[in-house]
Amino acid sequence: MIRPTFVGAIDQGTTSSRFLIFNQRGEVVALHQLEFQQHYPHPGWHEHDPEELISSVEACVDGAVVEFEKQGHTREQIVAVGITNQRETTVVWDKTTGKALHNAIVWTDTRSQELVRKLKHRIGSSELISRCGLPLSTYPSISKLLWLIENVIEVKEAYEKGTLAFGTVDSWLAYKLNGGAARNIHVTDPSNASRTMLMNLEALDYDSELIDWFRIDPKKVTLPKIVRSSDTEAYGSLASTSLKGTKITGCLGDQSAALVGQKGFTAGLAKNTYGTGCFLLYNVGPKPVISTHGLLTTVAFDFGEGKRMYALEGSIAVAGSSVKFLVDNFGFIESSSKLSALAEEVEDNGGCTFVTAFSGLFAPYWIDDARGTIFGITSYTQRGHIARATLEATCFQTQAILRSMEKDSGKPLTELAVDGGMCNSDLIMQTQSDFIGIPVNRPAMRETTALGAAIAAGLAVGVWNSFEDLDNVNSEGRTIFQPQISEAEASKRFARWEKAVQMSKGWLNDE
Ligand SMILES: Nc1ncnc2c1ncn2[C@@H]1O[C@H](COP(=O)(O)OP(=O)(O)O)[C@@H](O)[C@H]1O
Ligand SMILES: O=P(O)(O)OC[C@H](O)CO
Repeated sequence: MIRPTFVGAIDQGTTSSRFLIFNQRGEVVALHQLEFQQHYPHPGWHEHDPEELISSVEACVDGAVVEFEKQGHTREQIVAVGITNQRETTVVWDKTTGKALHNAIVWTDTRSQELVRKLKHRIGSSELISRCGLPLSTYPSISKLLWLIENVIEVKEAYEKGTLAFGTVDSWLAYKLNGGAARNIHVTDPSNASRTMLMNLEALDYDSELIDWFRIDPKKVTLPKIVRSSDTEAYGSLASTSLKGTKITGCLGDQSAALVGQKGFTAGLAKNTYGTGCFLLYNVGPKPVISTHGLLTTVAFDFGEGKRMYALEGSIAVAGSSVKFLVDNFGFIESSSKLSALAEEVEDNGGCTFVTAFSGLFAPYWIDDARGTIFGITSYTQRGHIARATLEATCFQTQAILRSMEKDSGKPLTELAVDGGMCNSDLIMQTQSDFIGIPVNRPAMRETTALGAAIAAGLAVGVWNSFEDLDNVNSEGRTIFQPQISEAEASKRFARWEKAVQMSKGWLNDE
């Protein structure tokens, strides 16, 4: 009897790690998920313990394999593993010892604000985007790496000695899960490398002019080798866990993975993922398109010749994290899933607009000096109004991003595919459809990010041989939310939001 094959996916997100096992139909047969600790040592700082990222992933692999074997399968049926990860988050380690030299600086972290402000004055700063697709801000990995080299003695020493290794979370995971310094697998894929500001978008390799511009000495810091998102050799294999010996054959940044999981393989398709942050990726085809309206250009995926695509991206720094903020900091609700119920206690936002600029505002505004601000509070304001204003903030930013995307691409989107934690709320998805005036299409199987990593890994080893083989994957049971308010009403509400954004500017100007 031929036993079916399965693919594993490590999904290392901002708030939790997961391991999922998919069958060839793209169905989840086993899943294990663990939250890990968030460290906020100062206002605007956000760190993860790199060792905890690894141990949580290892525990998830073991947990899911136990569940898988309880169903009568054997671990040998898992033929490959893919990695997907929170992007930009920066890890530095000593390549001789394999030990991390500092906590990982998370993508949301704004400590490099002053450094970025100075860099913006350096000649050529406005031209960087045409090479790497990203504008200068605290968001890309480079600002975090420069801050670490300038401010952390151990990192500076390793840099001077030439033993410093840099990686985004995918590189760190591949390195450690392969056994660290012993095997020294130090790689990344173009979707992750395109978030550093050091990769040339066309060449899909490090750009010596960018490296020079940032005044990094490439002899003193080892950058991960950039390899395809799907590869049978480069990512090595798991050196520990119950899947010891299983090859890692796929790697994608989480937003690229979600695009792949939604099967956004061709130009013109888009998805929006409502996780900790919210990220809209629009496939623009095999050539990069540089935005002139506040969006980023990123590598969508690189599955080899003819299967390499770019995306325009609208990044929102705060989405699900604003919901978590109401839970953890204010105790408004006991869990995120209760947000909709609280918001439904009232009819509307009661005149409140919440600009959730906890890390400044990302796309399409790029306002570093804004911070979270609630406008319109009166004695009438209830917790339900704040709940509504909170969920609306993500929907308004998506609306702003779509307007920019239309201007950059010249084509209005006709439907938006969605996924991520916040999309579990019908109210949020209905609000989103109302604001953008097009249908919002939600899959029944919402683990699209992990599915994307599994697809990247499975394509490498022949679980699927082409995109066409994936036609029936994740296509059934989708829910469509249709707009229920007029365009005029949507525009009126959006104008209010834009006014609030303008008023939130400059809060940190005097610091
Ligand atoms: N029903 C819900 N309503 C609103 N927000 C939700 C709901 N369920 C989860 N979330 C939010 O989604 C986020 C988690 O989504 P997820 O896609 O797992 O994120 P990540 O990959 O960034 O860790 C959390 O910030 C949580 O607040
Ligand atoms: O953790 P998420 O899903 O919000 O994604 C994080 C992004 O990759 C940051 O760019």
